[in-house]
Amino acid sequence: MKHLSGRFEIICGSMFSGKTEELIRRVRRAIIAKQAVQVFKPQIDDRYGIEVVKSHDGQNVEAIPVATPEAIIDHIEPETTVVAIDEIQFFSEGIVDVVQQLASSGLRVVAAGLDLDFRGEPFGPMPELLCVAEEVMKLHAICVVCGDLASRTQRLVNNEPAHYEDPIIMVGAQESYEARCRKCHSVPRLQPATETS
Ligand SMILES: Nc1ncnc2c1ncn2[C@@H]1O[C@H](COP(=O)(O)OP(=O)(O)O)[C@@H](O)[C@H]1O
Ligand SMILES: Cc1cn([C@H]2C[C@H](O)[C@@H](COP(=O)(O)O)O2)c(=O)[nH]c1=O
Ligand SMILES: [Zn+2]
Repeated sequence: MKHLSGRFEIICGSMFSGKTEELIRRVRRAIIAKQAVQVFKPQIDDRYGIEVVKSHDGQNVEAIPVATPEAIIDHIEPETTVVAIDEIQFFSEGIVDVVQQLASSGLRVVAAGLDLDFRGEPFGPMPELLCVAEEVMKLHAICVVCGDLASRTQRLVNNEPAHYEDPIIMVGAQESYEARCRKCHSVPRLQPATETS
């Protein structure tokens, strides 16, 4: 049975903050509630295998990898009531319309994604997704430098902070990323920032 009124819930935060664990927890509870659940992820995230969503501490659920937001719509089965999407920050802006369409058709949509990229700037479609969601949960990891709450993700290249000019998308885990607080997060620039008037 479809929910009478659909909804969109989003879980955000830095890497290692527990977004995927929380997504998996909601998926498992929905299955206990006898909901028909489909889990999606962007194809680009191949860290732990193609057809699985896996947390940093090893929990996992099966997932359908998709190359575009629109492919999610193509895969929705008639009995589905809950749609879960991990790593939603990797999708193009079209994901906003897709999520809106699914929720407006009566489905419960639950997504997890990085709010900020390694530069500390909003990641892809996240600002708009956070605005249209009925429910937002912001999680924090532990800063590996000082032990405070971590709101940022530090990218490291050869153990040094990555430069601002580096590409935004780089799939990885502990070997390239650390959770850090605002004070311990650093993003050196190769070129000085230009003044804008
Ligand atoms: N710096 C850290 N702070 C908090 N948890 C960490 C940290 N480093 C590793 N972890 C582990 O990561 C788990 C969260 O993993 P996960 O749900 O995959 O996070 P996310 O999806 O937000 O990257 C935690 O339960 C913990 O076991
Ligand atoms: C900060 C940042 C991260 N990524 C990549 C690295 C990982 O593959 C995912 C995040 O995974 P998690 O489930 O949140 O641990 O995103 C990136 O491509 N660019 C970045 O700036
Ligand atoms: Zn810190």
